Amino acid sequence: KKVGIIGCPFNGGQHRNIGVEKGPKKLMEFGLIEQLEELEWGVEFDGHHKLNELRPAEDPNIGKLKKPLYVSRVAETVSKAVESHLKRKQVALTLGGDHSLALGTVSGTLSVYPDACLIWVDAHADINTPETTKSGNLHGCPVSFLLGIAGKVPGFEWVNKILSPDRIAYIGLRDVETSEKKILKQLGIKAFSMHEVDKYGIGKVVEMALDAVNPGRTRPIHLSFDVDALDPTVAPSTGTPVRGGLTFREGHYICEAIHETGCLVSVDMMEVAVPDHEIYPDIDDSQVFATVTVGLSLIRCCLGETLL
Ligand SMILES: N[C@@H](CCCCC(O)O)C(=O)O
Ligand SMILES: [Mn+2]
Ligand SMILES: [Mn+2]
Ligand SMILES: [Mn+2]
Repeated sequence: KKVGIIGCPFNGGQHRNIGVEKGPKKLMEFGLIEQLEELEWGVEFDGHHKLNELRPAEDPNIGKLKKPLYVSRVAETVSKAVESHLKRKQVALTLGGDHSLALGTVSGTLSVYPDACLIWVDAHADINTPETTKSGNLHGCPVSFLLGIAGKVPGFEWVNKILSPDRIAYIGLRDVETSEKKILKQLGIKAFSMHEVDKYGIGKVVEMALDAVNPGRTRPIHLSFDVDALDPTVAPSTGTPVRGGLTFREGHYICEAIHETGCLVSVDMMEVAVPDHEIYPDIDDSQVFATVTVGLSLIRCCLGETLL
């Protein structure tokens, strides 16, 4: 069994100078390859893609969307990288970088596994359209592009692997904009917020999410994990933290349970930030350490690490 690691040092989908582009290197520095080899994976490290070389000289906003050309070029490149690993029967593991990258990773997965389903673990729905976004940050929009409801946006013509609404389920939502709530309702998308996690427990929530998108457990699974799904006390070093999140164990249970299905083909570990202390004095080394190590631990659980 082989896993292809795709390093994506990218921050163009958001506007904070919080060092989310330094996430991939940090995850690698903390021993990811050795840890996966320990779990008997063959590891092909794709390297840290030189995504900043894709930055166009001019990149005017399109409506409110910021850096649209940069984000679309990077996502298309990432889509091809994911595709190349999946085509060679590897599990694709993408390290972010901001969550706009998931437009690329999920497109790549769908091009190789058109019947794949998507589990989106996040405090946010990331389903704003170019019309509904307030921030203009494309890390808040990837799902609308994947669903084909973003409309025609110059530069995004390459996005043509459409995800159907009954193939995505959310876990961990607690900071969803009114416009996004409308879209979720209109499309009947299965969304398990922290309210459902409290009410049913994470075990039942994961089972219901999988029942919704993968009833026979026959479809390949793409897991897109935004570390801000975890409570900020668990993963403090991230760009858009929101209180009242998943515990350390709830986050791990999701990954363990998804591994157990045997269907996992593609994993994203996104929004791990490594800020500059001068710019963000309130995020210290221990908080970066906590966030990087929880990201690594979640990845290991996706790839078969068990407690017993
Ligand atoms: N919904 C907000 C926050 C998005 C957070 C993105 C993260 O989940 O990848 C926005 O659209 O700016
Ligand atoms: Mn490659
Ligand atoms: Mn996200
Ligand atoms: Mn988020």
